[in-house]
Amino acid sequence: MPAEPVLEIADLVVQYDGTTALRGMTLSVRPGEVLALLGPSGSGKSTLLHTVAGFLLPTSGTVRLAGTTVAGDGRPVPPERRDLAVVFQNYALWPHLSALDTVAYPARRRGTGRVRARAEALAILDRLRIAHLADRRPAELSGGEQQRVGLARALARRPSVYLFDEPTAHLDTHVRGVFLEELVARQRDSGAAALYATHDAEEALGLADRIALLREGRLLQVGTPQQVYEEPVDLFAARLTGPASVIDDPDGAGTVLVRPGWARLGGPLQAELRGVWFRGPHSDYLLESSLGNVLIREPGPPRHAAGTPVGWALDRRWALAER
Ligand SMILES: Nc1ncnc2c1ncn2[C@@H]1O[C@H](COP(=O)(O)OP(=O)(O)OP(=O)(O)O)[C@@H](O)[C@H]1O
Repeated sequence: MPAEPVLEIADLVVQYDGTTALRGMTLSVRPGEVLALLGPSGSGKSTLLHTVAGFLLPTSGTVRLAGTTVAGDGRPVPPERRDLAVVFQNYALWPHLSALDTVAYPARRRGTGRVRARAEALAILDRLRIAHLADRRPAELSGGEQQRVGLARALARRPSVYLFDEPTAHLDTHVRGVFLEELVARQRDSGAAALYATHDAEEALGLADRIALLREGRLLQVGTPQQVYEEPVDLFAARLTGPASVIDDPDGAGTVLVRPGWARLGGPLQAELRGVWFRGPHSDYLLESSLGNVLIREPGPPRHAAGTPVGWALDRRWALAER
């Protein structure tokens, strides 16, 4: 039987002066689960995380952590007493502490001795490739380095729930990969859950156990990465989760969605190649056909030049719901 949710958000409405940012959101996250919040700018991701963290109070609805109501019913539990680790865009570090002492602090608070806490902190800094910066204070670190110290501190906390708000926004590709691996490894070890806000579809698809798609303060769809990618509830959901072409079905089944890997070059359908882009591991081809424009992705460097006629075939399609 699946474990009880560690975080439960029910009918959450949050308003700022004159703006309703969340319009009744219900979600739950189980121990060990990573739930990505994927939505465009202004859809309410940060508001949701700030409300769970306790920096904002709900207008109505409740937030429960490990079975205890922390907001929305009775006196709210203050942020510092919620069993959470928060990694937000403005990762406030203590100006007077070195990177090592910052990351050792959570273990010290748990009662770990100084030498052991520092050794554990150094190991985390090392995994995030910043052990050489251990003695520096925030003022002596670049923005990306400060962000990594903030991540390291969160990883050192061992809470029940992590809240991440675009934590990799300022990280280069390599460090981003290291961080994501580290996060997943920690999750598995500790059974912590994570709410992970991003507007990077690829990151969400690769990282999350489930993805919640947000639009204008509402949940549009919740499902596994494969469900939201392959069976989006509408065109907006389809575009949030990756490249999507909308064409007339060749068999007359109406308007269908085609992902770049669902069609291939070479086949009975006729088109003209409008654009070709080399993307490293694969190339993208934009075809103009009588059914509509379709984007095809194939491994390797470009095989054709733009402006030439090509044949193509459709392997798979998804009928879009009428709304
Ligand atoms: N302090 C505030 N006062 C008034 N309105 C706000 C405030 N903060 C956010 N909003 C509004 O609430 C809505 C949700 O904003 P929120 O920051 O939660 O979105 P988001 O999905 O995190 O966006 P982004 O990806 O740009 O960070 C938006 O309409 C925004 O304009």
